Amino acid sequence: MSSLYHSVSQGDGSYAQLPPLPSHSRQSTSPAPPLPPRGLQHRSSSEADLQQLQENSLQLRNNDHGFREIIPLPRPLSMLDLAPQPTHGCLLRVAYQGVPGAYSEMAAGNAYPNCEAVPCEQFEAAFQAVEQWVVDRAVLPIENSLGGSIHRNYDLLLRHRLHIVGEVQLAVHHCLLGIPGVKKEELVRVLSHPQALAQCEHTLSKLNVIREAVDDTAGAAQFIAANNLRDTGAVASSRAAEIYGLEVLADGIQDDSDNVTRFLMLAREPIMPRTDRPFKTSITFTLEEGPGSLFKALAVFALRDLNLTKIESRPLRKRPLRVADDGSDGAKSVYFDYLFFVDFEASMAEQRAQNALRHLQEFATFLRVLGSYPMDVSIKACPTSQ
Ligand SMILES: O=C(O)C(=O)C[C@]1(C(=O)O)C=C[C@@H](O)C=C1
Repeated sequence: MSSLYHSVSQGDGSYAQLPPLPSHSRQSTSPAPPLPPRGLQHRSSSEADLQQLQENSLQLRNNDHGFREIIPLPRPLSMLDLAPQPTHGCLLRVAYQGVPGAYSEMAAGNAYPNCEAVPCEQFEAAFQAVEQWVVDRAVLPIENSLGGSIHRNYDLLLRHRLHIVGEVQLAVHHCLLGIPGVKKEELVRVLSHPQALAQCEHTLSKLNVIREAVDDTAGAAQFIAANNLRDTGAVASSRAAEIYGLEVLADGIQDDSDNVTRFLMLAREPIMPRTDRPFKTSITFTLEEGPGSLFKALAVFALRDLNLTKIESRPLRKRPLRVADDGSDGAKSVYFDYLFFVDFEASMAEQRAQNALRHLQEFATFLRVLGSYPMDVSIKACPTSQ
């Protein structure tokens, strides 16, 4: 909600939203128009209340030129200012990485219909935009069925304090885009996001083109259009073709028609875990080095019949290597230290999930719940050019 909005009591305990105060009442330097004498004009009760409110929160004094000057006083916070979300009017602002036409923008629209999708240059910027209240949520890719994990976002999940509040699965349908009139055989190089290039490996090998990685699929299309690059193509969505005025030279070029990217919905606050619908919980932990330590950690889930949907390991950046004595001969071994990420099918409101984590805590050297959120049991379709 804009801080210029204010609420007025309707006399029945409820409060009405009023438009911003006129700008003159917010300036301390310009002369104030004379206030109409009370009772001379017909005013509704809410207008009267508004007048009263303005008078209460403004101090009037005569300036050097004899004009009445308004000195704004801080407006008291109301319950509406403290409403947790959305923070910008009724539109939820959702950060995604890339430019309009990126798959992440479609995922944001699927996750939060009617949201205002806010493009960000890097994943890190999207995390920070939520943390700094510039936006309300972020929607970021975490894994793809063909290309695998998006490691950068695993690392950022740990570095930042956001919570996973949902997930959305999008069927990614890639097109080869070019300047209108160009044939795909004329292309010398193809630009796209590294994940998208990896998902179209076979098609691009057959085309025998140079592959160049850029920040996002739609950004590649935008770059080609802006520079009229006739020898360069982009792997991107058909929506990106529409936005940047490119032609679809080939449609559905991903190596497998089952090409699904899973996106996470991130927020400053966690959601309340529930048990009335399928939930997933994502955690991260570290373990002591030793025989069977990962086996023991995973057993806490198996013992309680908790299905694991994902396990990922990342180097522990602050302590990537550990040197240990390996016996009496003075031999030293170097161990890599890992951080594990696990997703399991259960809600933190379930006793068996709580027991599993309590059990894991007995030997994990670090444990953090990243979020407990509703499972996306559907796969959203991505628009095609047909
Ligand atoms: O570049 C885009 O359009 C994105 O939204 C990024 C991204 C990714 O990071 O995996 C998203 C979905 C596809 O898997 C390809 C690229």
